[in-house]
Amino acid sequence: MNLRSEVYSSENGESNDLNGDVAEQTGSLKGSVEVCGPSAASIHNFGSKFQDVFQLKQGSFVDLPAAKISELMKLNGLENASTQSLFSVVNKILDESIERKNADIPQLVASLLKLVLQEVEQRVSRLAEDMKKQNSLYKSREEKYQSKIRVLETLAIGTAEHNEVVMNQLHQIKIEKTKTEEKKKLEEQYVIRLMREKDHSDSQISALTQEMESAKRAYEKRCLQLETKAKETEVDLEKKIVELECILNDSRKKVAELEAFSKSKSMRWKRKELGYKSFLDFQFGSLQDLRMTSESVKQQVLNTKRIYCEEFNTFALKLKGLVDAAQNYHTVLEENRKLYNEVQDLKGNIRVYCRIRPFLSGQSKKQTSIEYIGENGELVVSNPLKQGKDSHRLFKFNKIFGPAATQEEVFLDTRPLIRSVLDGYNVCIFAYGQTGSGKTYTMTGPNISSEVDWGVNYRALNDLFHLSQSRKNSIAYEVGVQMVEIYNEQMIVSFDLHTLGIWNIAQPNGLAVPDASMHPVQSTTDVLELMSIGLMNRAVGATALNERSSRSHSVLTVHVRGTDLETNAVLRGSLHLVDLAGSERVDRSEAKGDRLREAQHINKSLSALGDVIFALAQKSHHVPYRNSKLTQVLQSSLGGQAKTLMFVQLNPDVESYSETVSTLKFAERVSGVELGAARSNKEGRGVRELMDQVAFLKETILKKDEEIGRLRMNKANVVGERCGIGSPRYGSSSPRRHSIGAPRQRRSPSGGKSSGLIEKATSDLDSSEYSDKHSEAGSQQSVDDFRHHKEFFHQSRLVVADGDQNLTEDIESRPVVALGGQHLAEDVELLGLGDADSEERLSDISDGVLSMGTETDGSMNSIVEFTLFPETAKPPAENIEKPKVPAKLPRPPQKQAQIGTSQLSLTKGSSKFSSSKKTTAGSSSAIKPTKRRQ
Ligand SMILES: Nc1ncnc2c1ncn2[C@@H]1O[C@H](COP(=O)(O)OP(=O)(O)OP(=O)(O)O)[C@@H](O)[C@H]1O
Repeated sequence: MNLRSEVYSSENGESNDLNGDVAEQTGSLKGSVEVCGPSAASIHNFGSKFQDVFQLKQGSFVDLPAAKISELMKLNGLENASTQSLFSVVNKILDESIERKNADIPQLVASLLKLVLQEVEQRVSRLAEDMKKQNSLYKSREEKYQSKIRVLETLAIGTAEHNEVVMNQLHQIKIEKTKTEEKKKLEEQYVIRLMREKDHSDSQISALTQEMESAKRAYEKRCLQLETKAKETEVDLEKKIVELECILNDSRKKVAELEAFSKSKSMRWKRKELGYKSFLDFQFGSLQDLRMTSESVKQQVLNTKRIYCEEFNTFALKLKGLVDAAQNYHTVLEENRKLYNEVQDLKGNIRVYCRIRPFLSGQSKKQTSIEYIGENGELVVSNPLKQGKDSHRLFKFNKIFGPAATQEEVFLDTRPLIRSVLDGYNVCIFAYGQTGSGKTYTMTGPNISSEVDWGVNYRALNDLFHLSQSRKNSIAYEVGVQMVEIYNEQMIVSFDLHTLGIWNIAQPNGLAVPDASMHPVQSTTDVLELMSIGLMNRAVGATALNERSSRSHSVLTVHVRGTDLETNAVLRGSLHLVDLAGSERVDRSEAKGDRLREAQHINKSLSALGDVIFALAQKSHHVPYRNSKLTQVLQSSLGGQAKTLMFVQLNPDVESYSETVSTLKFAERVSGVELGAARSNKEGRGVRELMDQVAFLKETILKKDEEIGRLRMNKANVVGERCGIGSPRYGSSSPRRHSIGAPRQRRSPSGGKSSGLIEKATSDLDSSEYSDKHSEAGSQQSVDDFRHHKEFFHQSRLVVADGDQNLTEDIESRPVVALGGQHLAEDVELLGLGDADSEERLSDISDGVLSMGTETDGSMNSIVEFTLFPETAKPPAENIEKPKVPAKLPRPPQKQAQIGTSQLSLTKGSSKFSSSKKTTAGSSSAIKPTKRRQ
C-alpha cells in the first residue's frame, strides 16, 4: 500500500502525462500487490509488473524519468523479491540495452542494477556463510556422530549384554513412553470427563440455584403466612389468659375450702394412726411370742432330725447287713449250684443246658413264650393263649442261655467237659430241639470263617489241640476225627476222608467203619479244612441235601489216645458232638413217600434215644442201644462212665409253644438220668498185659464151648434116634421157648452154664417187660414212643448173630454150633437171619448181652478205637495163629458168657474191617471195665 501511494504521489508531482497511465497502471498494480505480499512469488510478480510498467509506457527502461527510477530504487521491495526474478530483471535490462544498441545505460539504471547485484551478493554471501556454518555444524555433528558411532561400536563389541540392557531400557522407555502416552490419553480422557462433569455440575449448580431460589421464595411466603398466624394466635392467647385468670380465682376459693376439709380429715387420720399404732404394738408382742414358739419348734425339729439320722444310720447298718447277707446268699447259692453240679457229676447226671434262640430279623413283632430266665437254671415258659395254671410252666436245668448269650459264653460253660476228654473220659454233647431252634448254630455256628461265630465243634477241637500241645512234654496225644451223618438210618460220610488221607471209611450195610489206614489229624487247621471240605461236599448236593440236613443227625467224633511219657500208661477218651435232626413229630398220616420214610426214621431214632435215656434213668438192666444207628454211635458216651451234656434248643416264638413244652419235658426227664460217676479210661502197661491174657483165655474157652456144643448135638441126635423122635425143631433150648418168662440167669442143662441165647432172651424179656410196664404207666406219647421198641424186641428176641450178610453166609458154611442141644442152623432159619431187620436184631442182641457184660462192643466207638489204635487191641502173638472162631458160638457159663459176648461183638466189629486187618481175639473194648450196674 505504501509503495502504491508513493508511486501515485511521485507521478502526480512530477509528470502530468504519466498521471493517467500511472494511475491506470497503479490500479492494476494495486490489485497485484495486494495479492503478492512479501513472499518470493509476490517479488516475482512485482518484477514482472515492474517490467510490464516499462513496456506498457515506453517499451524500455531507458525512457523512464530519473525521478521515477529513483522512486523505484527507494522501494524496499527488492529484499523481498526472489533471486531469480532479480536476475531476470537485470537480464531484461541488459537485453533491452543490447537491442537498442545503445550502450549507454543511464546512471539510475546502473545504480539499480548495482543495488540488485549487491543484494544478490549479500544473499549469496549470506548463503555462503550459512552454508559454511551449516558445513561446520554438519562437520561437528558428523564428528560427534562418528565418536558416538565409535563409542557405540566399542560398546556393541565389548558388551552385548549392555546392548541388551540398552535394548531393554529402550524397550522400557518405549513401554514407558506408551504408558505415558496412555496416561496422557487417560489424562486427556480424565480432563474430558472432568470437563463433562464440570458441565454436568454446572448444570446441577444452576438447577440447584434455581431450586434454592424457588425454595427461598416458598420460605418467604411461608414466613409471611406464619407471621400472620402468630398474630392471630397472640390475640387468641390473650383472650384465654383472661379466661384463665377468672378460673384461677374460682380455684383459689375452692382451695381454701379444701384446706379446711383436709384439716378436719388429717385430724381424723391422726386419731386413726394412734389406733393402728396400738394395734401394731399388740401385733409385735404376738410376733415375739410366735418367734419364741418357732424357736422351740425348731429345736424340736432338730431333735427329731437327729433322732431320725441316728435311726437312719442304724437302718443303713442293718440294710448293709442285709445286703451282705444277700450277697452271701448269692455266693452260697452259687456254691450250692456248684455243689449241686458236683453231686450231679458224682451221680453222673446228664447235664442239660438250655439255649433260647433270639428272634430272627423280621420276627421282632412275634410274641415270646419265654417268661423268665433265672440265674440258677430256672426257666418259666408261658402260653398267652391259655389261662390259669396251665399257662405257665417252670423247668429247671443246669444252665439257661438267654437269646443274648454268645457262642463264647456257651463254650466257656462247656469247656471243662470237653477238656476231660484229654484225661481219658468219654464225652457226648448233643443238641436237641425242633427244626430251626438253633442246634446247628450252637454246634457248628453260622459262619466257619469267623472265629467269633464258631460253634462248640470248632471251639472244642481247637481247645483240644491247644491243650494237647501244651501237655506234649508229659503226654503224647494222638487225635482222630470222624464226621458222619445219619440219614434214614444210614451212615453217610459227610466228607471224603479217604481223599484227605486222614480216615478211610468203609460202609458195609450203611454202618460207617473206619479202615486201618486212617491217620491221626495233626492240628485244628487239618480239622477245619476237613470240615469245610465236608460242608462244601454237602453243599454240592444242592437244595435237597441241605434240606436233608435238618432231617439227619450229624455226628462229629473225636478220639483221643494219650500215652504218658513217664509211665507209658495209656488213656483213651472220645468226644461225640451231635447235631440231632429236628425233634418235632411229623404226623405220619400227612407225610408221604420219602418224607414219610424220613419222619419214621427220625421218630424211630429219637424214640430210641429216649428209650436209651429212660432205660438208663430206670437203671434198667437192658439199655436198647441197638435200636437205632444214633444210639449205637452214642453208646459209649450215653452209658458207662461217660459225661453227657444235652443242649436243649428253644424257639421263643409263641407259635412253637407246644413243641417247646414237649422239648422241655423231654429235657427234664433227661436231666434226671444218672449215668454214674464218670471214669477215666486209663490203662497201665500191666493191666493191658492182663487184658491180653484174659482175651487169650476167652479164646480158649470159646474153643472148648464149641467142642461141648458139638458133643451135645451128637448126643441129642443119638437120643432122638433112640426114642424115635425126629430132631426137634423147637427143642428145649429153643430161644423162643426160653424167651418168655425165662429166669434171668438160666443155666444150661449141661455144666450149669447159661447159653448166650438164653441170656439174650432173658435180657430181651426184661426189656420187653420194661417196655410193657413203661407203656402201661406212661402217657399215650410214651406208648407211641415205645411201641416200635416193643415190637422190635419181640422180633429180635431170639436172634444171635451178626447181621452182616457175609457173616450169615459164614454161619451157614461153617460148622454148626450146638446150642442147648439145638442145631444152630435151625435156629438161624427159625430166627429168619437174612431178614431186612436182622442186622438191627443182631445188634440188639449183642447189645443186650453187652449191657450185662462189657459196656462197649460193636459200637462206633469201640470199632473206631480199635481201628485208630489197633495195637492196644492186639492179642498176644500166639493167638493170631489160632484158628478163627465163628462169631456165633455156644454160650459159656454166666461169667464166661460176658467174655464170650465181647468176643462175639469184637469179631463182628472186626469182620467189617478191610481184609488187610487180622481178626483178633481181644480188643480194647473187650478189656473195658465191666459196667457199674453189675
Ligand atoms: N443263638 C442264635 N443267635 C442268632 N441266630 C441264631 C441263634 N440260634 C439260631 N439262630 C439262627 O436261627 C436259624 C435256625 O438255626 P439253625 O439252622 O441252627 O437251627 P437248627 O435247629 O439246626 O435247624 P435244623 O433242625 O433245620 O437243622 C439260623 O438262621 C440261625 O442263624
